[in-house]
Amino acid sequence: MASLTDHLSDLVEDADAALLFSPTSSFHDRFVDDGGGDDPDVVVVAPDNDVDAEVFVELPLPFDNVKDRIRFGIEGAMDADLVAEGDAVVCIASVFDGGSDAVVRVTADETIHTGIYDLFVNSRAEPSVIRDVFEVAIELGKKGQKGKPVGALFVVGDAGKVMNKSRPLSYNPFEKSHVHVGDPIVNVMLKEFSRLDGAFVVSDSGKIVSAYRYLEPGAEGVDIPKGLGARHMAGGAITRDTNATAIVLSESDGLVRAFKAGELVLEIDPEEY
Ligand SMILES: Nc1ncnc2c1ncn2[C@@H]1O[C@H](COP(=O)(O)OP(=O)(O)OP(=O)(O)O)[C@@H](O)[C@H]1O
Ligand SMILES: [Mn+2]
Repeated sequence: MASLTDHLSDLVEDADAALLFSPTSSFHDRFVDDGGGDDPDVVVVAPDNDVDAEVFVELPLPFDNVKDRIRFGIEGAMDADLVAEGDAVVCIASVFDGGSDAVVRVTADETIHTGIYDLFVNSRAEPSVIRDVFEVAIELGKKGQKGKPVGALFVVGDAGKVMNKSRPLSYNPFEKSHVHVGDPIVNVMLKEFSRLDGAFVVSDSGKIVSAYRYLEPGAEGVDIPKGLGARHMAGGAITRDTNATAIVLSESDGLVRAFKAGELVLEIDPEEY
């Protein structure tokens, strides 16, 4: 009878690339030391390049959802021409806390592609700003506002143009302040103000430009999924008229969605983060 190793060797056979997600140094070194001619290319995907990997894709969020983590890594590797369309990619990741404990074989093709990498890396706003706004939206989605579900709309990047395509619903509490997303006090303020109508406008560098903005983009040709209402339509449409990214928390279904260039590019469930 064949051993488990024989059965499972299919999983790694003829792989074009191996993606190591946040490997320990010793785990990574084993791969590099063995690197013979026929071995797959090794790409490290992690928050920081602690292991001094030659080929590295930066992970801006931990992505507890392993599918999102893998998608991000593969899309990043494709963007850097480390992985090509149709390649067999073996991903080695940690699913539970601790070391690398899972092997996932994926073909790098259309079905894997969600735009998650593009969203973080190629948005006009800095990736850390996108990440910080996502974190506020995810936390709001998890906890709600005093236990009740709450919705929110953040328009991130290209703030000057966004301001030109919107108008105030009320006085702007951020008028003369110079505060940035990611600052803990600001996150408390954002959560507090999310009870109120309209959108938050955030600059490329993360400065909160305004709250209570009513967005007035042209909505022709914006194709958002059926069932989503005015908040999502406005969020989607503003990203077609400007180079902003919209991050929207839905009060009705609790999901966080991102829009770029008028299209839905990412949908995540805060409960999975
Ligand atoms: N053009 C707009 N600009 C800014 N905010 C808007 C705009 N349209 C709607 N909103 C905000 O979205 C809120 C919810 O509107 P609506 O229920 O139609 O949106 P939705 O897409 O169904 O979102 P949800 O899933 O959170 O209900 C409104 O109370 C308002 O605060
Ligand atoms: Mn609604």
